[in-house]
Amino acid sequence: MLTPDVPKLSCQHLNLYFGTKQILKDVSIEFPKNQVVSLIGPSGCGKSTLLRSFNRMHDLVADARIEGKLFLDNQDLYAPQVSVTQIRKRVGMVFQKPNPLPKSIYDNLAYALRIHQFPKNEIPQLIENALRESYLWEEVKNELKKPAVKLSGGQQQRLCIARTVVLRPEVILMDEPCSALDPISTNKIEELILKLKEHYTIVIVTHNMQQAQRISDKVAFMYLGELIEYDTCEHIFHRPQKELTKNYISGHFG
Ligand SMILES: Nc1ncnc2c1ncn2[C@@H]1O[C@H](COP(=O)(O)OP(=O)(O)OP(=O)(O)O)[C@@H](O)[C@H]1O
Repeated sequence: MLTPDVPKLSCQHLNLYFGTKQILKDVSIEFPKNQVVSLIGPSGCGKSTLLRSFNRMHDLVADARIEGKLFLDNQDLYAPQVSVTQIRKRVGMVFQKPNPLPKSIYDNLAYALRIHQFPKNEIPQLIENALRESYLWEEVKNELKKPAVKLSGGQQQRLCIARTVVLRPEVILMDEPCSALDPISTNKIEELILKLKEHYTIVIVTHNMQQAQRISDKVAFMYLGELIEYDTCEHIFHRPQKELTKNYISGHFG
């Protein structure tokens, strides 16, 4: 059964500039609660830039400038009184390359919980829950003190997902989370994404059209900073309305 299209995350008339260069052009989009939305489009079209706008990653870029409105539920993400730390807790992010901290498996998760001042006595259970939720517990339960960097790439990425979910975010942004992984690890992450959407709203950037078809409820096709077409996965891949979308998904460019 499809969850109703309640927007969890959205932006309206978003323009984003790096210096004088306009990267995003009047993008308006809504991401429904508990669904997976894939952002697709050729390299450089602004997918990652759009994704990063939603947890204020561009705050760290000196010449980035944003116009328009972005919302998490009905909270204005860029309102002056908003705490960026709180936003990043509610909107977690998983990056292209697994980036565990140079700490043990356990401490990778404990660190995030301590920073956000979770009660000390709850930490062990929260860590176990997050590792179970990320399909990693069975593989690591007897070696939680092992350095995280000694895990395989796929396990490291599931650890990074665990590090995100341990904070109980509402949204998970994923920037090409499988691009550094082999097909078996990729398959595990895709299964995990489908499971995670029961609890989280997920927006993922992917170059892999098969992956987008396997995991997405909706798909957004971007080109040169514009949102060209946004519809159900079925429509985008089987009945695209725009010629550009048709050409892109049939591999004519990109
Ligand atoms: N910090 C920055 N300063 C200046 N330009 C940037 C910065 N970050 C990204 N860009 C530019 O913004 C444009 C969009 O980049 P972005 O990474 O969003 O594209 P993308 O669609 O995710 O590409 P890819 O699929 O290759 O990852 C590119 O031209 C890129 O060079």
